[in-house]
Amino acid sequence: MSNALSIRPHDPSPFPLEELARRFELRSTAAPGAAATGVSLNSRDVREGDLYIGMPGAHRHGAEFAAAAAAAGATAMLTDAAGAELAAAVDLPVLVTDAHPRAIMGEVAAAVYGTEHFPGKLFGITGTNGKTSVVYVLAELMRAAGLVPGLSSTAERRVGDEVVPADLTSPEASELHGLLARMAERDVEAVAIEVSAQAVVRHRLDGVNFDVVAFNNFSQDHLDEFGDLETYFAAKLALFTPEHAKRGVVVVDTAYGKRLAHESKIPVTRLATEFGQSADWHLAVTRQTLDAVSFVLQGPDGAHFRGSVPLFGRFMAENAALALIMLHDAGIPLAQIEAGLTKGRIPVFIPGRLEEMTEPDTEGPRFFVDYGHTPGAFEAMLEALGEVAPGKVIFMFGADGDRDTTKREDMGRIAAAGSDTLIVCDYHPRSEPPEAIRAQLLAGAHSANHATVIEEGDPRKAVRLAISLAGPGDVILYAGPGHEDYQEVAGQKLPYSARDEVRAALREAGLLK
Ligand SMILES: CC(=O)N[C@H]1[C@@H](OP(=O)(O)OP(=O)(O)OC[C@H]2O[C@@H](n3ccc(=O)[nH]c3=O)[C@H](O)[C@@H]2O)O[C@H](CO)[C@@H](O)[C@@H]1O[C@H](C)C(=O)N[C@@H](C)C(=O)N[C@H](CCC(=O)O)C(=O)O
Ligand SMILES: Nc1ncnc2c1ncn2[C@@H]1O[C@H](COP(=O)(O)OP(=O)(O)OP(=O)(O)O)[C@@H](O)[C@H]1O
Repeated sequence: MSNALSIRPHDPSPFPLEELARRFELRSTAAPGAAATGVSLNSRDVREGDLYIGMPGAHRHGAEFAAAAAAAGATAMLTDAAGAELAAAVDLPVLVTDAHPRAIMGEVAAAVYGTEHFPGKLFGITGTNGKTSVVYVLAELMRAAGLVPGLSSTAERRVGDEVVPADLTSPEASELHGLLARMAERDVEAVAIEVSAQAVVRHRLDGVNFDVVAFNNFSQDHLDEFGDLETYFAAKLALFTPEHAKRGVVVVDTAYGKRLAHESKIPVTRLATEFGQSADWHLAVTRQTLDAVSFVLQGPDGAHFRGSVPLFGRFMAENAALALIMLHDAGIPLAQIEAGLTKGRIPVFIPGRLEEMTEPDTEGPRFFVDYGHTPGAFEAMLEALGEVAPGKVIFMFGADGDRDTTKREDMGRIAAAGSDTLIVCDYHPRSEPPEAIRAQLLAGAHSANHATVIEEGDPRKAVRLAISLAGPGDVILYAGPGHEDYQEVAGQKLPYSARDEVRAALREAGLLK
């Protein structure tokens, strides 16, 4: 992995600041002939020749970092009137807008990077659970179809062998257009992008027009951000407008899915996972084990696909079906995808999602690490395990501090209802007392009146406890940390990788070489 914060073009063309000022009605102090070769929103990510966007934030005004941006080589700062005043003493030309800098940043970044008309196909996926999973399946299917893929997910941004870890699920527009520009340089033909509701309402996608966007499911999350489900849903729905995308694909199994398909302002294709439901495509799961899920997908005009994903859960078949339809609707024939696969097997690996830490052929218990952190994800995973786990299900998780607190009791209840043994531990307590978070999870867990419930705050001890309780055929699922490599406690990011910890504990127990 690179240490850079973002992936950028290697050979950018300078974009004249005069042209930028004219197009976006900016008052400019830049010298005639001055130009920008990149755009950055964060002083720590500024590179030589960048236009730095000094934007007012929730905590600071970006213009406070103008001197740092100048020192890093910024050519000018785009800001608002307050920002220009804040940076008056700094030796950095300014371009001042009367709009909120965020509102024009996407178009500005697209102009500077030349990404207004991306040469490849662009795919966006939104929903509460499974966005990252769909992105990785999409990338795998693109590869199978013979296309050069690129991706942006919660875990990472990727262009060929260039990879940077992601900070946000959906990058700020400045980062996104830099990434797309590098993809264009490397002849990327199809891009899968994970779209958060926050990104839609915060203009992070401005200047991008997707060929196909998709919606998979909707359930409670992010209420700390959006206040209520209706506002959260409206943010997802807003992606389905001509300003963002040409067409959409929607899973219509639920009332929210049906509503989204109905209220979409762009044409949509509908997928149902039950025959008998009115939809354009239908998915049927034909076989499930802990190692794979097989499915048949049938669509209009005899279109069909028979395939499998090497992960457990009906929802993974649904993620794959959605990805297949997205590509089909963008004009990539299913036969072209099939030709690049062996017997329809989609060899997808999703970092930290249902990722197995044990060897699949082990005689002992199997251990999976996952990123699920919503009641909806818990329900889907535990329902799947109920169908495929040969022995007991041991589930361990903790909840985020300083984030949506209203989902905690539901998470505890669903976790206990779907498992045989539940271990409640800490995740990212942030500024909250960890024992208070655990108490809310435990209250939910006890209300289910089902699993044996154990409290062990220290995740390292909890991992070892889970292993000590498991025998052959049993499945341990550790939900929450997924691919992450830190634990956030009281304002500090402490090194913690669940994947490394689990592997170490399995070795100590003689269950892994
Ligand atoms: C609530 C929210 O979206 N906040 C975002 C916002 O932060 P902010 O307004 O607090 O910024 P600030 O700290 O006041 O700083 C103001 C400006 O100064 C700049 N700055 C700041 C410090 C510095 O040293 N140098 C510098 O240039 C910042 O880049 C920013 O432009 O602008 C920052 C810069 O882009 C973002 O990093 C930050 O995302 C924070 C980290 C965040 O947690 N966002 C979450 C809510 C989010 O967007 N999540 C979604 C969904 C995740 C999911 O599905 O689970 C996502 O897409 O990630
Ligand atoms: N289609 C689905 N429906 C319900 N749950 C799912 C689905 N796909 C995946 N999950 C569960 O949700 C977890 C998180 O999946 P994934 O990371 O793909 O979601 P996400 O939407 O990207 O989450 P985030 O927005 O937090 O990054 C998975 O590991 C799995 O447990």
